[in-house]
Amino acid sequence: MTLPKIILLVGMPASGKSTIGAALATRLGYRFTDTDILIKKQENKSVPAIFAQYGEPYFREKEKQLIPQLATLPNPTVIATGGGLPCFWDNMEQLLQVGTVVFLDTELRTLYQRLLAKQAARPLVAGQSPEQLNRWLTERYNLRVPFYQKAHFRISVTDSERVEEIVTKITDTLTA
Ligand SMILES: Nc1ncnc2c1ncn2[C@@H]1O[C@H](COP(=O)(O)OP(=O)(O)O)[C@@H](O)[C@H]1O
Ligand SMILES: O=C(O)C1=C[C@@H](OP(=O)(O)O)[C@@H](O)[C@H](O)C1
Ligand SMILES: [Mg+2]
Repeated sequence: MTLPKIILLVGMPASGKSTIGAALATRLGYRFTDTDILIKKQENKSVPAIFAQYGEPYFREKEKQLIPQLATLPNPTVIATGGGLPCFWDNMEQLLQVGTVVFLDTELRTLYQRLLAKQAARPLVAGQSPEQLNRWLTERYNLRVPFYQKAHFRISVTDSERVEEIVTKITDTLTA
């Protein structure tokens, strides 16, 4: 099977979408973009600053408004999405029309460790105790997984897997 020209990565925060997306694009010789970076450029503010200044609903509106623009990006492109983007309105249905959507299903234990290490930079989890973070992650995963599961493909990721191994898993799946 030939590789799709637009590949979108969805999944929980810290699942590796931005990191794996960039590495996948390099491997395939595709362009790479990230919805968080596009919003940051548009607003001329970091994602935490947008949350702090205008609140989450404003950020979600910006994410929603971005989707039609994703369909007009030059091909071929890998797009990493923000973790919450597919989980509002009919955003996931729209993403499925834009290109081939891959759900990076990274185990909760790994997400927890990564979020704990870089908690302050992430507005949704900043200031939580380790127990609160653990509970938040499980609840959020359960709420979001019905959206992520609509993806064309699901790749499970465990703690020990290196970026390049995950990239190979994705390309193998997409060409099987
Ligand atoms: N396979 C991996 N192995 C080790 N660390 C990883 C891996 N994938 C991502 N990371 C690290 O996990 C953190 C979150 O990754 P990131 O790509 O920002 O996730 P997302 O975009 O899904 O929030 C980053 O610090 C990144 O370096
Ligand atoms: O899960 C979320 O709701 C969010 C995830 C973040 O992106 P990553 O998934 O790339 O961390 C970013 O869009 C924002 O902080 C909200
Ligand atoms: Mg990201």
